[in-house]
Amino acid sequence: MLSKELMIELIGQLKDPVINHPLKETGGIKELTVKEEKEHVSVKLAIAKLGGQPQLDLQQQVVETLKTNGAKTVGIRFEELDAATLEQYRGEAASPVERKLENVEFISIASGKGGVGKSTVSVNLAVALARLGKRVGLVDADIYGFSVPDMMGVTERPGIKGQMIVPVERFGVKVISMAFFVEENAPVIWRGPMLGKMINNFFEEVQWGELDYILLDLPPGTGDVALDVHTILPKSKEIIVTTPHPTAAFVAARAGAMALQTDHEILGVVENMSYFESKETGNREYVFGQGGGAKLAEELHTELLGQLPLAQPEWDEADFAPSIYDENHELGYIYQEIAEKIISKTNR
Ligand SMILES: Nc1ncnc2c1ncn2[C@@H]1O[C@H](COP(=O)(O)OP(=O)(O)OP(=O)(O)O)[C@@H](O)[C@H]1O
Repeated sequence: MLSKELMIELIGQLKDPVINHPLKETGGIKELTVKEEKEHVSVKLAIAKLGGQPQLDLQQQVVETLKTNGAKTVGIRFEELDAATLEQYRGEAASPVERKLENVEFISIASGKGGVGKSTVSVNLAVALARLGKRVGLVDADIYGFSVPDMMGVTERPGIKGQMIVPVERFGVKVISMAFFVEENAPVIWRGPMLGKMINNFFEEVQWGELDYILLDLPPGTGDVALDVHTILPKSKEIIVTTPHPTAAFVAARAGAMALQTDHEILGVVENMSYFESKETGNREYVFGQGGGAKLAEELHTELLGQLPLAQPEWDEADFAPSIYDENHELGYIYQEIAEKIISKTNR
């Protein structure tokens, strides 16, 4: 026998994927009807945001839950949660920065250790999203190891408008970095609270304008700055960069675990330096081993967004940007594919 009460109870425990509260609390179960003779259950759910991967994930959870509890067939309809309820949860979940930049999707790029190409991936994904017509900001949150302006060939400094800092624009991406605020290549010798304050200033005192995405190049590992970013942006999503070596993937899993523990959705894993392909023979050599990205994605219950081979960008002297791959470069294509996946996963 199909128990309607049990079904409501079980579905009620599933969380609205956007506001991260159980449907029982949000009043998300609008209807649940059981047709005993046909062993059919139909539900109408109200969720914070229609469409995209989050809705598909919830749909799958609902079907699984109902089928493991006796339903043979399941019908699901979705509608948008009413504005008042939505506002209540939105206000609660978002931090002051997120409320200020409420239409922006924040994505942090993290890695377990240095040198795996996290900054290279950050700058190229930002540029790829801009090439696809998105309005993109990039925060170089790698405060001690800032490299974004150099990688993108930024030579200007930000402007000042009233009390606000105007980010530098390069390849259609608005960029802010610690590099702009320290003497030429001077070391950053700040500690703890000042670092968090700086990250906060990157949002509070920068005139970003209307944006679809802000990407953040996090420092490697799971230190204070990475934790600060997770706190300042509780709704931000995450991409983890690793090389294919099992050890690198193992270390990267810690960065992933940090995101999950602090309730941040992981959009996926990017495997960098996956192989070297000989231009002469087309043979692939797996210089740094194989399989790390896929294994990490599996461990973090997310997808492998792409695999980037070893290759240098080809820049022309007139527009020097040492780490940006051209649109027609093999890696430029792969970055574009990853950017497309990000757009569809974030429903922008
Ligand atoms: N796919 C690639 N092919 C060739 N070189 C690459 C590739 N990806 C990154 N590199 C190079 O590897 C080096 C390290 O990359 P990058 O600075 O992006 O790493 P990172 O993980 O951000 O390091 P850190 O966190 O220490 O700043 C750079 O010299 C970069 O140009």
